[in-house]
Amino acid sequence: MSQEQSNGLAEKYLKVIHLVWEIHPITLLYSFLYALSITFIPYLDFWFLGSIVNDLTEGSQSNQLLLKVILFVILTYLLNVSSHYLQKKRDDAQSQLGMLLDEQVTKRLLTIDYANLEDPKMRENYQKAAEGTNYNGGIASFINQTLTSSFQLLVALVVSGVALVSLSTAKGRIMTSMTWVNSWWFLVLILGVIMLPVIISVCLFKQANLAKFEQFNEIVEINREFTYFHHTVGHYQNGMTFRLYQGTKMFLKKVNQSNIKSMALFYKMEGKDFSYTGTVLFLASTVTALLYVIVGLKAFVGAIAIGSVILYAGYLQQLLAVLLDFFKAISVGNTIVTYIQYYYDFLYDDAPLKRGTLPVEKRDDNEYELEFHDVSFKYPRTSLWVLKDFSLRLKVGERVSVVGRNGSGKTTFIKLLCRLYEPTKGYITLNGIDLAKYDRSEYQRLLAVVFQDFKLFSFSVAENVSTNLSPDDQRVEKALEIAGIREQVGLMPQGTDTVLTKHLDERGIEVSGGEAQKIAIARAWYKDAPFVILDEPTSALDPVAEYDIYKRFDELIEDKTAIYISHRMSSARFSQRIIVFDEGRVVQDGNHDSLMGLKSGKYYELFTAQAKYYTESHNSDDHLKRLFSY
Ligand SMILES: Nc1ncnc2c1ncn2[C@@H]1O[C@H](COP(=O)(O)OP(=O)(O)OP(=O)(O)O)[C@@H](O)[C@H]1O
Repeated sequence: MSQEQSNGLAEKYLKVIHLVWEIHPITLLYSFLYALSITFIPYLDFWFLGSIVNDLTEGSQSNQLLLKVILFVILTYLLNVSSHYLQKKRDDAQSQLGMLLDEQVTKRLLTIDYANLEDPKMRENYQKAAEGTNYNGGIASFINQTLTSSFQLLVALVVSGVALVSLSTAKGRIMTSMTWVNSWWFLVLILGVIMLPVIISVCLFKQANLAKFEQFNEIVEINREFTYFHHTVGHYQNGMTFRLYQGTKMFLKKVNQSNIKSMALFYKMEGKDFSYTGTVLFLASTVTALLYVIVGLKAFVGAIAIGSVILYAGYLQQLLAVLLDFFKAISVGNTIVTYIQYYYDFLYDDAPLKRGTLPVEKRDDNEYELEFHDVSFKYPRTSLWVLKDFSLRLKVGERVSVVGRNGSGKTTFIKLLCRLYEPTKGYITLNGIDLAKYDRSEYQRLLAVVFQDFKLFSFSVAENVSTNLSPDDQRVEKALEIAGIREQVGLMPQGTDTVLTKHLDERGIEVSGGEAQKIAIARAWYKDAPFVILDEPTSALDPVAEYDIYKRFDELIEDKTAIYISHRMSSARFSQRIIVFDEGRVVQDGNHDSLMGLKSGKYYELFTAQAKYYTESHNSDDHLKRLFSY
């Protein structure tokens, strides 16, 4: 392993320890105490055996022997009970740590800068952490194996180290051929004998580790497939597509292929682990026998009693066992920390966006004015300018429709307005002050937005509308009324308490695409924000229904500033102001009559192209034809 790699690994370990310390530090204490208790149990056994043999060979009194036996029984009992208790405490702490980590990750996902959330690199890191740690047992494995064996090693080093020094310094009768037994060479020999299998096992596990690192991406890919298959088949809405398109056979085949791949990888990894472990175990038993012989030499020259051979050799055997366990755990730990550190980066690497600190002035008159100043924008890690150098002012109480072809930058314009992204060039102001200076979450309270891909949750209708656990019932009813769905909700089994979808409640109901859009619009009205933005949430509605909702919404939001985005040109015509986007630029700004009066230009082209379709269609009713007349 190169210096750089081991530095990188040390950094990963520190990150993971820091993560545990930040989230649930008591886990570290219980792990240490548990390691302490289990490490002492074999030491106690060796001490007892050794000293009993010594007592017997020295002909000690029987009551002295009895006392020792009683002491041994009591100490063994206490150590076993406390190690059981501490293991339970450590396991509980480790489960709590897992839960708290999940909570932190969820909180982070909900509060992280949106630009980072949409960033593919960030998503990949998060997925790697989630999928990779599942495979390795995650933080639980780190605590159970790596951390516990590290603490065990600490204890063993101290106890066996003291024993080793005391053994090496014990001097016996000098025998001309064996003077080295009384010299420091004895210590060197013992250390050499212990270190030999340790060094070989480190090399073997290092190889195993390298193989695991190489398989890292394969593991993540297999996990991703497994999770995807699991979610896809478990999602009842997918059931329709599989049945109607006879996709079951294809799906089962894909699951089977993935399983075969995963089993092959599993066997490959297990096979390697088995051969490494076999070699290490063989070396360990040979070295243990050797240790008894070498320590026995001290008894042979009369430096220690016969029973002490068991005691000292046992202590050294224990050191060897703990060392081997430690290096094995470290080899597993190296893989685990590689995954877990992604969580650390995900949780603690802060977003580059400025969150701002300036409070937003609360105004009853809603006198808020937003202005774009020479704004250009490209998405992070892309080179395409999605918005190009435009300036515009949204005046208080204005009704603005934004129109333009697909991909012309309308939604991106709204995302900048919502401060989900920052302009790449130029800036936006609220009442003359740069938006970046305002506290972002306070600023976002000024906006109620419904995007094309709005989401409803598996909560009640009232909770979906209010995004609150204690909704204002009257306001919910009014919001549903404005969105044109109060009647349908009234017919649902529990009215506004009816849960949407069956994900969390088997009595939950499915709503149609159009009904879902209306509930999302009700949510925007409920928020009572001075800026309301509907970014084409009405694609599932027919043009007349969309027009009616926009019109009613428009009348009821009173003095608020509203921005409507729609591909239905009929819905734009009632706005005082129409902004036309084309290839990331604002190309026209006016009202319906003035823009149509030009008899040319982007707005005229878009409107007449659609009007032609509706006014010439035999299926269009009179109302629809009127909407598209010009
Ligand atoms: N998160 C993103 N990362 C990179 N590029 C993006 C991202 N979101 C949108 N784009 C690109 O930005 C351009 C403008 O997209 P935008 O969604 O703003 O257009 P739009 O006018 O709202 O389109 P539509 O009418 O289809 O909704 C498109 O080329 C799109 O591919």
